[in-house]
Amino acid sequence: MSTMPPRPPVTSPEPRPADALAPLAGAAVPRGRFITFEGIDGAGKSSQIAATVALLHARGIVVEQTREPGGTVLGERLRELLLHEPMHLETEAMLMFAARREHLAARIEPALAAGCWVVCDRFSDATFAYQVGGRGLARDKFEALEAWVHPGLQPDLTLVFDLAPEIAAARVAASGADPDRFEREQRDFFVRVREAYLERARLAPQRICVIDADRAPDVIRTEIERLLGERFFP
Ligand SMILES: Nc1ncnc2c1ncn2[C@@H]1O[C@H](COP(=O)(O)OP(=O)(O)OP(=O)(O)O)[C@@H](O)[C@H]1O
Ligand SMILES: Cc1cn([C@H]2C[C@H](O)[C@@H](COP(=O)(O)O)O2)c(=O)[nH]c1=O
Repeated sequence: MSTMPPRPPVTSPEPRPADALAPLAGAAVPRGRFITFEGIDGAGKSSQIAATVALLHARGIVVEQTREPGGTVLGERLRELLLHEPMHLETEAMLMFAARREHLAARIEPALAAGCWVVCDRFSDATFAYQVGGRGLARDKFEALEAWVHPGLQPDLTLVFDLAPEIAAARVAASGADPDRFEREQRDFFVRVREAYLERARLAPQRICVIDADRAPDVIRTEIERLLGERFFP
């Protein structure tokens, strides 16, 4: 009979209780891997995150699935403000990093230390793309926040879903969901966000893989499976 305590669902914004990670903690366990998904709104990340988590589960890997902004109770409250309240650009950038600080402390770091893999919908590359690229935040301010909030930490692998803004916008519109403050931005904004993601990928080619998101979901899933295999299960 299993002695594992009950676990909260992978998408829970609550930090896991200490005993939920206990079976993996204690003895020296290898640190988990940190995988992030990025791209303009509507590029198709969410659909592929679910498939990726299923692939990892099938290999017996314990996965913490989470998102930014959000991932903790406080982070989800900040998300509501960030997605719906107008604010100054620098306020927006600092709130993104405030939510991230909490997320790292309460959820990401404990999970990685306990050997869980963390699959996160967006991380600091999104701040670079949206706030620096899209809105014009000064790069040195972004770099200062990044160095303060997660010095020396970057994802092990980042998948950037690359898609033309008009196709992404059509997908968002077809989904029928109420658009948030970011999704209501015009094409030019998403052109800049997309370019910033591609620039970030050029700056960190070992970590960031660009995925052509203008393909059928099954084709994209197969490519992700291949990338994960090459990177983590050679
Ligand atoms: N490869 C694809 N081809 C066509 N449609 C897709 C594809 N992937 C996802 N979609 C559809 O596009 C819409 C947006 O997909 P999804 O929510 O996965 O994007 P996202 O990148 O997570 O967007 P957001 O960042 O806004 O949450 C959904 O309705 C989804 O069903
Ligand atoms: C982390 C992060 C996110 N954003 C923006 C990008 C999206 O429009 C929303 C999050 O919505 P999603 O549907 O869950 O992807 O927030 C941002 O501008 N900067 C960031 O750092």
